[in-house]
Amino acid sequence: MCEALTNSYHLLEELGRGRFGTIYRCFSPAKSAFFACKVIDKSLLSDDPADRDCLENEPKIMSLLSPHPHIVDIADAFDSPDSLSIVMELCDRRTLFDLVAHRTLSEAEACHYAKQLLSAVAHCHRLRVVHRDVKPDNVLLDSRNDLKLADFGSAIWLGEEGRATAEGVVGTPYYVAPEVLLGREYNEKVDVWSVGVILYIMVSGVPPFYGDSVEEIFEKVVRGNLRFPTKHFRGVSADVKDLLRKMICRDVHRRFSAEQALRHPWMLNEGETNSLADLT
Ligand SMILES: Nc1ncnc2c1ncn2[C@@H]1O[C@H](COP(=O)(O)OP(=O)(O)OP(=O)(O)O)[C@@H](O)[C@H]1O
Repeated sequence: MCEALTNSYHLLEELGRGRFGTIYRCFSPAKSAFFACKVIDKSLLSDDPADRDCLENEPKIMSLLSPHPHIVDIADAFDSPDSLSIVMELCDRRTLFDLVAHRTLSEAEACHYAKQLLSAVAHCHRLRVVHRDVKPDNVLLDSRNDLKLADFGSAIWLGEEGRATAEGVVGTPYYVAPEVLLGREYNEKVDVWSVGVILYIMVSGVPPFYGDSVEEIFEKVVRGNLRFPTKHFRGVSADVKDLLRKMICRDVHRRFSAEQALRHPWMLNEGETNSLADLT
């Protein structure tokens, strides 16, 4: 463990674990406050330079984005030859996954969360950051049940010099956009696709592209044939389906930006739709 970190923070119990990192609750005597600290063990990283770039980028990208009400704030970072430690705002251990795993949400509730998530994603995109792994497990909840987008370990900064696209397959099967799987260059709209998939799950309880194996899921994503099965969408409004079609849209040019999604009538009406619920 890095000495500079333990000089400033008392590390307490483990909160969670990811592929490369362990997250601890910690206390700063100087600030008299609790934080979360992600300690990334560099020996677990592959030799792939892309992995190492992402590791170095994570604290830089978090600093660039802070503060935002729906993005986990970074407080400190410590780099040593063996580990990288990121001290950040302490959230609940619960994630959006815990919220959607056992029940569907009402449209008003789904809209409340989708709006927070889209405002975080729109902020990233304004600063030319693409998160690339937006999924319920990477969205934390705080004690007031507000969402905080976390885990910028796969994020990329497109830079100032007008770079418009990124490449490289990153993401998680249910949530990843087709252009990523097809190995094409892609842009920030991959995050809008992922938020669309999350919204679909919130209102229906099931993912839009489902399969028994990763290959089957990928095939369905690439085909991008979006359906709203009656079994899961009975009583779900036509307005939210309209928004979903514009977010989970294979054609990147026609796919909404995060800002456009925030201005959709269903969002502006807080999920209380004016049109009749679709009873088919
Ligand atoms: N700021 C935080 N406050 C409270 N708990 C947190 C915080 N950050 C992470 N956690 C807990 O730790 C878990 C793992 O965190 P995170 O996904 O950031 O780790 P990771 O190493 O980046 O994982 P991945 O393998 O997805 O890259 C989360 O699901 C959550 O339960």
